[in-house]
Amino acid sequence: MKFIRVNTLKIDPKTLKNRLERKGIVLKETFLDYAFEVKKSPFSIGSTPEYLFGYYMPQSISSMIPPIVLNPKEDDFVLDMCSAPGGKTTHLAQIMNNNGCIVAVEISKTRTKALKSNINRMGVLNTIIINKDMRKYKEELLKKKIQFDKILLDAPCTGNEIKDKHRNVSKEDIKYCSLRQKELLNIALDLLKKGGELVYSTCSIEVEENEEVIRHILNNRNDIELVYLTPDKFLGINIKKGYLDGTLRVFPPNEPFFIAKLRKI
Ligand SMILES: C[S@@+](CC[C@H](N)C(=O)[O-])C[C@H]1O[C@@H](n2cnc3c(N)ncnc32)[C@H](O)[C@@H]1O
Repeated sequence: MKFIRVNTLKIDPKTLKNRLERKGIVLKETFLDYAFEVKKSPFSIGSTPEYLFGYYMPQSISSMIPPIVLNPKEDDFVLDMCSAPGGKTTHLAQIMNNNGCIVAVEISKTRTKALKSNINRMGVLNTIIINKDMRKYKEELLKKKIQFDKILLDAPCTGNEIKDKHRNVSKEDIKYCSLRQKELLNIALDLLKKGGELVYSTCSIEVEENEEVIRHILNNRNDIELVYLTPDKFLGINIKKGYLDGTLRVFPPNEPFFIAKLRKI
């Protein structure tokens, strides 16, 4: 299944739909008025002038859910902790109507280039790109007493290894990722303002990288509560309650995803 997210910072969904349909691309509506399923395309969806103009982003419908659930406001100060190549950063900027401020952090230099290119292509103006390891950058932020209203932690996971490196994952990989995810989530929560909200997401199917990470945080910190999510508004998506009440899981044929929301109290 292929989807596109229309970049409403540059074009309205109806105009883009008409333009693409005139080229023989068949699009189907989704629960989101600015996202379409690509039912048929005579050529690669990433090779049109409209793509180069930054009118849309090809991405799974599942990957659009974390920014929607985070729901940043136009005056929010937002941290996107693991941001490249920027599918969710550019979506957050779109929801914020290019207002407020997003700090987009990415550890990999090569992936930061892709992030920069997507941000430029899509006309995002409210984002500061930081090519650093969040585990070190945290110290700088805390020293300056900088905290955020909203944080997205779209964590590195074994799902990325399957997709990017086409390899099977071992028990050790899952354990390694789970430890890293707990570390990153604790960092994120330290950087969240009181009353601030955080969305944790992965494209892994493993409980150790999803529900267990959230359970670990809830058992070990007394300044965090779970914000209950329900699957009902994501019509047409194979989305269900996660194995921890209040969390969400997307299942095939959609791209598998786990989404949880936390609040600092
Ligand atoms: C799941 S991908 C993020 C996808 C991105 N959110 C998007 O929607 O396009 C996870 C990213 O986290 C980055 N990463 C891993 N560890 C990190 C760290 N300690 N600090 C910052 N970025 C990190 C990886 O290089 C990778 O690009």
